[in-house]
Amino acid sequence: MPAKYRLTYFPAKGRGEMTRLIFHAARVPFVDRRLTSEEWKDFKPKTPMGMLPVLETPDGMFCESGAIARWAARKFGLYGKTDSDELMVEAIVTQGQELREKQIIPLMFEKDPETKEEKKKKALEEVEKVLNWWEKNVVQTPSTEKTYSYTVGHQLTAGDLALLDVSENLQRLIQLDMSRWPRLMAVINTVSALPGLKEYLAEREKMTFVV
Ligand SMILES: N[C@@H](CCC(=O)N[C@@H](CS)C(=O)NCC(=O)O)C(=O)O
Repeated sequence: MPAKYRLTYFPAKGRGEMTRLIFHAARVPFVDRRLTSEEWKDFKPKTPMGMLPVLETPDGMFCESGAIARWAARKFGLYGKTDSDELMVEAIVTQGQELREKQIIPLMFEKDPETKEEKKKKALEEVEKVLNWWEKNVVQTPSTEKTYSYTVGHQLTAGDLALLDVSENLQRLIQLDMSRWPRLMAVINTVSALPGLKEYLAEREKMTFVV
């Protein structure tokens, strides 16, 4: 049966990876379409806002990376079990998106070495604030094995995937040493080994990627 969903983005993680991780973690089939700049020229006028990512569903084509990721996570049951789980997951997803928009993406595209260094410093301050909060206040639910498995509740949520996505970018971009946040590292390790994600992450190693 052909997949019901098609996600179109560039051969990059950027604003598309969170949704990719959600589909893989939920084990929902989708077409992961990655356009070259030539292909993008043709496709751009067909998109709602002339930007990627877009998600095509049986109901049409939809834009805005945050909306797409949140919709998919809710639809596939990755927002926890209770109201407080849902609010905590939403907080993590929002903070992850803000780090991406305000720190990671501007830093990625900064060409001037001096400005880049300044942006790195600022990014590090913002990142530390968020990761310290996640480490202390979000990850407080050791599983029965007494390891920190998930950020919220005792099951996989979009919060864990936001952590995985953002931490990978930060390690690459500002060489952030994630071992400073051992509980978050434990979550990353648990999540990276889950069926669906494990295979995707191994496959992704072979792909050419920008952050
Ligand atoms: N707010 C939008 C921003 C989308 C956006 O800026 N997309 C960039 C790639 S990350 C893009 O499509 N650039 C190509 C272009 O504008 O032609 C979202 O989060 O989806």
